[in-house]
Amino acid sequence: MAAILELQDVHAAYGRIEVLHGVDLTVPRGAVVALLGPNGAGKSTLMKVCSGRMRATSGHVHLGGSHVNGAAPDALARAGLCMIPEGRGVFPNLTVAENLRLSGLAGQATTAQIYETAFTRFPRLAERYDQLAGSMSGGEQQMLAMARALVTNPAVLLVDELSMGLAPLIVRELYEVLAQIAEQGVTVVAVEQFADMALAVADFAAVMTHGRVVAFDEPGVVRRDLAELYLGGDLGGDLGGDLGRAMPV
Ligand SMILES: Nc1ncnc2c1ncn2[C@@H]1O[C@H](COP(=O)(O)OP(=O)(O)OP(=O)(O)O)[C@@H](O)[C@H]1O
Repeated sequence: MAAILELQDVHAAYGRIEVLHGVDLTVPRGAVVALLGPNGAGKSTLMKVCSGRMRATSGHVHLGGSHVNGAAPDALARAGLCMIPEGRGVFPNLTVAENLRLSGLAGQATTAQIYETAFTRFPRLAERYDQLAGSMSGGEQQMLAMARALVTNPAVLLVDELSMGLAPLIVRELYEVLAQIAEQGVTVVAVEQFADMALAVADFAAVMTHGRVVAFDEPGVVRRDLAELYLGGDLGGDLGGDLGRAMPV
């Protein structure tokens, strides 16, 4: 499978403190990749670098074979990469309809096309067309964030902590939608604390610790490796409660 997103020796820092220490990651076109790892491993930072919200201090980011280091988020969105940030990225004081109209590439689609894309996938949003986004439930807001991403017709969708603050049942529902989106050919990279939710829909799992990707394999293999490492105590402290609990130890 050809790579659609490729990172080579990517370093990134907040001020003088480097938090990505040479990330290598190859995301095959059409795959769903779960990006796992303990708190502070650098997963969100990596998502920010991939989506142009943060600049790598060195290394290479390629999207569809083009070098995209330093490209702005809107340029990357036009090139087919869209990110749903941690904490959803909806405008709470705007209605559902307004949020959709303001989505990344809205200028390229008619309002009718935008609504059709969003409401076909998420009928619940159609019922709440005029409701302020901030007054919806957490799950509905996450649906709106996903819908906003979808109307940009992305080739690559980056999702940071889909499960943030949501009940497991709703998270499962959202991952099912993500799996359907992936079935239509969208490449997905999902950062997730609840490893088992993401692994259930993933083709591959990447594990980050201490600012590097330390494992990349099929979910079953990564699950076993993580469990062994966890039992062995090597990564135990690092894995954190959620990932540790999610692993079959
Ligand atoms: N805005 C920031 N300024 C300074 N340091 C930051 C900032 N954001 C993150 N960091 C630090 O960078 C490191 C990596 O953080 P990051 O959020 O990328 O990790 P993560 O793997 O996504 O963690 P989590 O699972 O807890 O969200 C951490 O040590 C964190 O404290």
